[in-house]
Amino acid sequence: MSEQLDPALDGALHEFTADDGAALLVALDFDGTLAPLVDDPTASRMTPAARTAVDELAALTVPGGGDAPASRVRLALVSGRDLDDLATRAAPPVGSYLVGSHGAETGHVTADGVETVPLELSDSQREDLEALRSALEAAVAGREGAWVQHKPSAAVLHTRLAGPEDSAAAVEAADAAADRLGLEPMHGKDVVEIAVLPTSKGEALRRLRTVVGRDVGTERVRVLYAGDDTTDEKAFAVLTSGDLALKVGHGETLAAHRVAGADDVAGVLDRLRAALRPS
Ligand SMILES: O=P(O)(O)OC[C@H]1O[C@H](O[C@H]2O[C@H](CO)[C@@H](O)[C@H](O)[C@H]2O)[C@H](O)[C@@H](O)[C@@H]1O
Repeated sequence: MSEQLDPALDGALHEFTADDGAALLVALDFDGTLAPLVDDPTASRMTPAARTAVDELAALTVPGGGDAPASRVRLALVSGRDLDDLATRAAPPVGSYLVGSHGAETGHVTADGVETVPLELSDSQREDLEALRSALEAAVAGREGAWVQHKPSAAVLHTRLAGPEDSAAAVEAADAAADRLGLEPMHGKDVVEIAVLPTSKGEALRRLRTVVGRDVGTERVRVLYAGDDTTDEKAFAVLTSGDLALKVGHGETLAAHRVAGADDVAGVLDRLRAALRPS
């Protein structure tokens, strides 16, 4: 973990945590942000430092569990994973808000488990999903290393383990399938995700800001969002003055601040926690 934060990021965290009554929403992407990317998505885990930082930050958000200034803080995990998968892989702390399937699914972690809003598809969306699944399975047939992940409202082509030619051909076929069905492909890190419900992390974050404002009892909500992938740019795009955008890793970004990896995100969360509850 980085001991020293970049001075600009340190300054932004200082402003973000200003004791002015605004609610603070800390919204974190999962894969590539808290959990390093791996070949098998079922093997993804937060790094030990990220796990500890998330759990310690979450302890400040439990109503009645923290001191008064910290009770305005809320934590959210915002992921492309479907909600069940996210809840299983991330083991989110009680009190966390969850956004799954890039915003198509939402949930809230309570002491009794994850409360979710059921996802409903229209008949035509169900038909599109069936057609999409078949098209992507056909796209990976005979292409070593390429495979399809199925979600409640989407299908995802994975190419991390495929060679360049198989990968390019499968991506082309997936894009063509999306085009035929009038759907928008999302190109992430070695994935092409196609959803039958139009969603984005940006729209999800807008809604979450409203939910958190209502929860904390204020219209003023500042958001810290951290993410590593192209789909996280949609979330960065809805941030406004007073918010804090943190890009993880390489690549073009709208975010004003950048760290290298999950352990550095943990360092930022530690600094945030210290500012909210000085020890
Ligand atoms: O929004 P995120 O939490 O970042 O989820 C985005 C996608 O994450 C997963 O795929 C990515 O991580 C895998 C495991 O490290 C990696 O193998 C893959 O190449 C990455 O793209 C997940 O499998 C997808 O469903 C998510 O949409």
